[in-house]
Amino acid sequence: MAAFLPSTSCCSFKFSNLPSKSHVFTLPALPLLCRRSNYHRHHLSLNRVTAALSAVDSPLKSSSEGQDEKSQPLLQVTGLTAVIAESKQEILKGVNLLVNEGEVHAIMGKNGSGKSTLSKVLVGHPDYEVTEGSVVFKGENLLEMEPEERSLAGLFMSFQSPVEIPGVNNIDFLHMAYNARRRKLGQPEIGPIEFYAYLYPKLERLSMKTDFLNRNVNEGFSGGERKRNEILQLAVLGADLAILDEIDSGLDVDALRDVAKAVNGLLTPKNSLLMITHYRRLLEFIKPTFIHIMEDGRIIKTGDASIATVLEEGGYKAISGSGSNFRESRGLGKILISICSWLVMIWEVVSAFDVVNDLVADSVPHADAVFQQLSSNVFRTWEYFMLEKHRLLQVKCPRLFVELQLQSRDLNNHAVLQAS
Ligand SMILES: Nc1ncnc2c1ncn2[C@@H]1O[C@H](COP(=O)(O)OP(=O)(O)OP(=O)(O)O)[C@@H](O)[C@H]1O
Repeated sequence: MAAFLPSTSCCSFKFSNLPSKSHVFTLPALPLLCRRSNYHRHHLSLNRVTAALSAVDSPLKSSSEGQDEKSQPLLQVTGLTAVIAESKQEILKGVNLLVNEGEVHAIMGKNGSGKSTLSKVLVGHPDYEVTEGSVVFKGENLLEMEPEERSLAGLFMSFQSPVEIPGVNNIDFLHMAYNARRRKLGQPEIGPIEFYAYLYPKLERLSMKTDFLNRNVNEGFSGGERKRNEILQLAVLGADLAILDEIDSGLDVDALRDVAKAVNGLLTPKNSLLMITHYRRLLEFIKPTFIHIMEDGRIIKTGDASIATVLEEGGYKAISGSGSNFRESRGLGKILISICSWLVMIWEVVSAFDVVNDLVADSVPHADAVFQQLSSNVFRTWEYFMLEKHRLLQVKCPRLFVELQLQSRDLNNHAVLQAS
């Protein structure tokens, strides 16, 4: 849940009463408490698929299309690759993502496809090293910022499994975090009574009992209560970009509704949301502008909300299936091109001899050039034909090929003779 930092900068503080080794928490965005073991926590129709995947493979382009001209890019991830710091195993293999202001993005994908890793890399989790690519957040290089600076810049992350902070009272934690943010923004700190007045409506909106405030952060909280508490933090601290990793897991349907209502209430035309989820249920409550499908460390598809329906009904096979249909249709296209190549080739070969004779008179030095000229008249821009032509000619009509080669040699000799 809370962003931790091994730094002692002005916005970090230590909880002296923590039972375990000293933890330094980044404030005010909190949302990342590092535990090295945490990442392991958890885990149609063709028309419909095609419609859903009007989707493009280049999210950077797709996300910006059709958007309000005034909405500015908030987060721009380009070719991001990242490895596990310890083992150097590559997890992110070139992620592209553009999130504009006022947009809600959902990332879906099979277990282990790299969704949580992407979000953790974005908040600067020390378990990962960025090896390539860039991340621009609000016009600044996010990768150059410390995790704490990222949160102060307006990035919030809610973890899949929010951690406990034994010995730290929830309301104190929120209060300190909130004041740290105010300090950073050059605003005066507020006292406990004023803070409670600020906090109470948010608690109500999330249907959280006041008891939760006096309990230690997440200690003994049920899964759903932890998730609500994460959203409470988001509501208190605010964010330009909130990353919610599986906020729906462990929530009953009423809790999901409450959480979604609270999240929707926080959305403005200026801030954005990046949600990681496995289920359409959440997306029915929080409507995404775009859904991205992640696979093997990359975003492989981007589309509208209908992708979630396809996924729910057909699973990831439906998405991959559409991919293979696409590939099959490309295969069909290749066959058609081959047939056309054949026809063109026959036509060319038949006419070649006449043209060659004509061109010999003009001293064209190479038979290849003759072919080039012939073909370019018909399919000037279709380079595929150019490449295929000789290969097909050689394979399918070896005698003609040899004959033309000989002519080419004769043409060369002719040119050499002329030059001398
Ligand atoms: N710190 C780490 N050490 C070792 N392996 C890691 C680490 N972080 C991520 N991985 C591996 O990287 C892959 C991607 O993990 P990640 O948690 O990002 O997947 P995910 O898409 O969020 O999965 P899920 O849907 O199950 O939450 C997994 O195979 C995971 O085991």
